[in-house]
Amino acid sequence: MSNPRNFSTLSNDDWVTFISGIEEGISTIKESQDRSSDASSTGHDAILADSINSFIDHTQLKTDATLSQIDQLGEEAKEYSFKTVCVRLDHVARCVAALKDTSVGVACVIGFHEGTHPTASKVAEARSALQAGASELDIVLNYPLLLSDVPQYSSAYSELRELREEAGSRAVLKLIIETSQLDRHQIIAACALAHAAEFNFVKTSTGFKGHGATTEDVRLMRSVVGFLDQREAKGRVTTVKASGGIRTWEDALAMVTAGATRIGASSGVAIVKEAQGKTARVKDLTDRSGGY
Ligand SMILES: O=C[C@H](O)COP(=O)(O)O
Repeated sequence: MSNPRNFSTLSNDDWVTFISGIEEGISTIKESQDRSSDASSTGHDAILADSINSFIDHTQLKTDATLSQIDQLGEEAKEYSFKTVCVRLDHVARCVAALKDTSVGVACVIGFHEGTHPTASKVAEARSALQAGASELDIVLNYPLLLSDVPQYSSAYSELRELREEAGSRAVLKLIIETSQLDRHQIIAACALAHAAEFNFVKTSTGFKGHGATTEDVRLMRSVVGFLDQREAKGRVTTVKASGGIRTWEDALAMVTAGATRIGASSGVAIVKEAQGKTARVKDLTDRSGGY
């Protein structure tokens, strides 16, 4: 993939300036761009309840997941038409075979869950996942590089760029930034790095460390990548995946309302069942009110 701006040549100081510019830029984003007021109406909820399955990456990432749990994950993904199943590398080929000829994709986590694996090992893992048929890679940022007094932006970026080069245009890339470990400035920096490396999504959490997704973090991430897409003016759409601790329909609705276009959850079936009940209740009320 081509990268018109050569981020590889930026020094840490250049990155500091670049990230500060983004922080200033997003502070000017108007309240009117906050989508929450539109999404709170019953009509919107009903539409979303009908389609929430298509937002969900149906996830099983336990290290001791059994083959029968993985098979069940695939069966449920087919039954509910989830967007993808999200699994570890060991299970990618099995899921790809099980989901052949369906619309359900297979996402594989990379560098899970600490993100500190050497770049070469992450790249090798990504290559194996792609060879096994994964269509999406959920890659954990080496976020400790952002935590030191002198954040190592250049190193973090060059790893992400290498992973994008490895994937080319064959896979959707999501960067898991582990928001619970980052402050506001570091979240902005992580989103800037993901955008510069041409990732498709920024994703909140692994679900294995600290708190999971919060609506506040999703809104912030959405505003950063939205700002960068708009400033770049090339029609790119970078989006947000909320994950970690999303257990109910209300949780999922709150995340989508905050700006997430994908939900990573091990509770996908419960969320969809609850959403179906919600739709039915809304439809009942519509019937009783004379069809309006
Ligand atoms: O990436 C997704 C998370 O690992 C799922 O976390 P969860 O089990 O809290 O839904």
